[in-house]
This record gives sequence, structure tokens and C-alpha cells, in this order.
Amino acid sequence: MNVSVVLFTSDLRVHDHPPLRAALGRGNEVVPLFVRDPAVARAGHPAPNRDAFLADCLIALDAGLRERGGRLVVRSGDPVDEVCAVVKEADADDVHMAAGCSGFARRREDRLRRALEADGRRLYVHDAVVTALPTGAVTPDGSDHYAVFTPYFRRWSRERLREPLAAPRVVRTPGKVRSEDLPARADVPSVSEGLAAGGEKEGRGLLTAWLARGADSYEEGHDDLAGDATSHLSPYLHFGAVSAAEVVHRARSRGGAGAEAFVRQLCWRDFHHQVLAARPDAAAGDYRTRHDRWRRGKEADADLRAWREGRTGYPVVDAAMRQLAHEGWMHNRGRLLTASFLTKTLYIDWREGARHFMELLVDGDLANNQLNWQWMAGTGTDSRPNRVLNPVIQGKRYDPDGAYVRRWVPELAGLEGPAVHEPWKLTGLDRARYDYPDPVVELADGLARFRHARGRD
Ligand SMILES: Cc1cc2nc3c(=O)[nH]c(=O)nc-3n(C[C@H](O)[C@H](O)[C@H](O)COP(=O)(O)OP(=O)(O)OC[C@H]3O[C@@H](n4cnc5c(N)ncnc54)[C@H](O)[C@@H]3O)c2cc1C
Repeated sequence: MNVSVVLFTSDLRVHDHPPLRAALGRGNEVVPLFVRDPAVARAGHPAPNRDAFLADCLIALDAGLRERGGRLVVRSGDPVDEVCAVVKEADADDVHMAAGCSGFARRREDRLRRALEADGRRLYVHDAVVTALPTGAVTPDGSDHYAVFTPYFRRWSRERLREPLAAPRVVRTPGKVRSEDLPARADVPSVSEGLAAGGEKEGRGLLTAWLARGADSYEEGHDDLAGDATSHLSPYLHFGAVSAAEVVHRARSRGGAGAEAFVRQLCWRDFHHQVLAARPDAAAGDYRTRHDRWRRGKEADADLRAWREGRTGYPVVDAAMRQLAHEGWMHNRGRLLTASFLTKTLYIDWREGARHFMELLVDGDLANNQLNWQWMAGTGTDSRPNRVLNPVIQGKRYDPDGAYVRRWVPELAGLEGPAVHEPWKLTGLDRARYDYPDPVVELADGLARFRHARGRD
């Protein structure tokens, strides 16, 4: 009997899994493998929320495989060395994996291909496992990627996505391959108390419930901070516990304006992935340089600290930053306005903000995070790179009653209605009752500084 290895990376599921289905195709035995790569931990910053979520996903993947007669093999080390060692132990013929879009993932694929070929084995890399449409499947004339979302969306919407695959009924894993123990969830504590539970079952349950009860009101409700009416699928999509292609198919079958608006948002995910695939250096460098001379030094450091800790004196900014600390997740509107505040009002380098988000976000994703940060900082694909979001206007528009601020900034919980967005308007004793910081900067001063720096005054 032939044996194949399936290397799982950002695709921790058994449903709609092209590499697994291809590997099983001819009645093969399959070694489902996950390699913990210490280089990932060393290269990045600590991400305990994602580590905890990942532990859930691995436990769930193992359970999904065991239900079908298989099991997950977990190893630690360099992925190329570990895959080659497993290939030898299992006497496997080939290896299947999902295509990645980051520079890191591409280099890993290349190294693995070379190592396997040197040993007479093959690597099969499958597209449209992590994204709904393969990155690079559609390109505009004269470029290797779309730099503007709307034409990309138009084109993406016309493409036929592959049909989702059912989970295999049986997975046979050879017994002779050594595996480390799965991480015990209790040994991987998250830093955020309100972290969601990970795993394919959770993700699929959430998707079904969301399509049944949430999607219809998505179009009107997705920007309402207090209503919290978005899907919360992002961490499951990031770890591939649910498949992007399947989510799009199921949302389209659901139909309606809400589901359509939701699919458009999912397209943003593919959009950023195709940008990163074409420009891997945009993970750290400006996609389009504006020759920014970001603020540095003591004062900027103090402002950055206030922003991280949710004490800028702008209630909606602070509420969103505290939601991030507590849940390891932040509402998209919160991400937009906190990123604008950091990069424009405080004129601090987007990389500082992106790093802090990557440390805490359970859905922290190189393509989505770095390129959304660049979009907000005006160094990315935004066609209006100098737009600045005013946190008071944003607060009143997207949290009109102030409920979101009161939820996350308890110091201000006694303030009723939209007054909570402008606590500095309180005077005398009223003001003294609230132990809440003064604004780190006047908005007009922040705006003038930004415009001056960008040469627009
Ligand atoms: C500064 C900044 C940083 C961000 N960092 C990340 C990140 O690290 N990881 C991440 O998944 N998303 C990131 N986003 C995008 C977006 O905020 C989240 O995907 C969304 O808030 C997740 O919540 P949800 O699943 O309820 O989204 P929904 O509104 O239910 O949307 C469904 C799915 O569409 C995708 N999506 C929605 N909006 C975007 C977007 N603007 N860009 C890319 N994909 C999108 C996500 O996969 C999301 O799960 C960031 C946005 C900004 C402005």
C-alpha cells in the first residue's frame, strides 16, 4: 500500500481539505503531520492567545482524524527535517500540503521540495486551501497582483471557486510513526480571559449558527461596535479550522444582502493574501513609501504605551484597545479607528501597532494584519492615504449610545448616552468623579502634525 504524508499548516481541519483528499485518493495510508517549528516562535513575538487557540485546533484535528480511524502526528523541529524523517519512518512516497502566501511559507515549500526530490519523493502543493481563490489566479493586465480592492472584488466574484469537499470517511495512519504528545490545553494558558475556544467543531458550529441567525443583519449591523454583530470567524479562518472556500459557498447559498456583504468582506482576506504573495516584503516594509519620518523618542514612547494600555483619553480608542487585551480580538471598526489614531493622530510607525496586534490577536495573520495596518497608515493599498478617522465622530457614529465604551471602560460607566465619548466636556466636580486620563493630544494638533509630516499643510 502507498503511504502519503499530509503536512498541516494553516489548514487544521478534515472537511474541505484538498491535500488530505488527494493523499487518500488511491486508498493510501496517510500520516497527518503537524510540525511545531521553533523558528516561528523565535522569529515572531510571543503570541500566547494564538498558541492557546492552536492547541485547541490540534486537539480537535486529532479528534476528527481519530473518528475516522487515523490520528495526528505531532513533531517539533525544522519542518523540512521532520517531514523527511517522517517520510523515512513511514516509507512514504510523497507529501501533500497547502500553498502558503508569505515569504516564510514559500521558502519552506522550496526547501521541502528540494529535500524530497533529492530523495526521489514528490511534494504536491495544493492551492485554494488557505484562501478561497488561489493567490495569483487572477491578475490585472501588466501586473502580478491587484493593488486596488474593487476591481479585484469584481474579478474574484466572477471566478468559479472549487466545490467544497466532504470530510473523508476513513483515514488509515500507519502505526509505526512516532508522535509527541498533543499539547494539553491547560499547559498553554492564553493571556486574554475572554478568548474563544478553537477547533474545527467549534468553527463549523459557529459558521452554521452565524449563517442561520447572524448573516441577514450583517449589512446594517457589521459596523455597530456595541452590537458586535460580525461572525467572529476570523481565528477559525486563520488556523484553517474552517475553510474559506466553504464559507463563501455556504454564504452564497444562504443568499440575501447580508450574506453578500459578508462574502465581500471575505474577499478582503483573499485580496490581502494575493498582495502579500506578490510582495512578501510588505510584511515588514512599506508597500508604498510616503517617506514618513515617524515620531520616535521619549514622548512618542509614552504615547505608544498609552495607546497599548487603553488610556489615550479617547474613550472609543481605549475601549477597543481594552477589548483586544481582554478577548484577544477586536471589532473591525475598532481596529480601523485605533490604527488611524496610532499612525495618524499620534504619527507613530504602523509596525509598532502591527506588532502589538500580532502579540494579542487570536486571529493575528501576517497578510491581514500587516496589510490592513498599511492600509490605515496610508502606506498600503488605500486610495486615500491621508484620510484620518476622528475618534469622537467615529465613536458617536458607530457607538451612538456609548454602550461599547461603557462595556470596556468601566471608569466611564456612570456617563449616560453619547456624552461618554467626550468626558473632557465635564467640568468641576463632575469631572473629578471620573478617574479617566486627559487626551494624550488635541485632535486638531495631531491632525496638523500629520498633515505637516505628509507635506499637506
Ligand atoms: C489594523 C487592522 C488589523 C487587522 N488584523 C487582522 C488580522 O490579523 N487577522 C484577520 O483575520 N483580520 C484582521 N483584520 C481584518 C478584520 O478586522 C477582521 O478580519 C475582522 O474584524 C474579524 O472579525 P469577524 O470574523 O467577525 O469578521 P466578519 O466581519 O464576520 O468578516 C468575515 C471574515 O472576512 C474576513 N475579513 C473581514 N474584514 C477583513 C479585512 N478588512 N481584511 C481582511 N479580511 C477581512 C475575515 O477573515 C473575517 O473573519 C484587521 C483589520 C485592521 C483594520
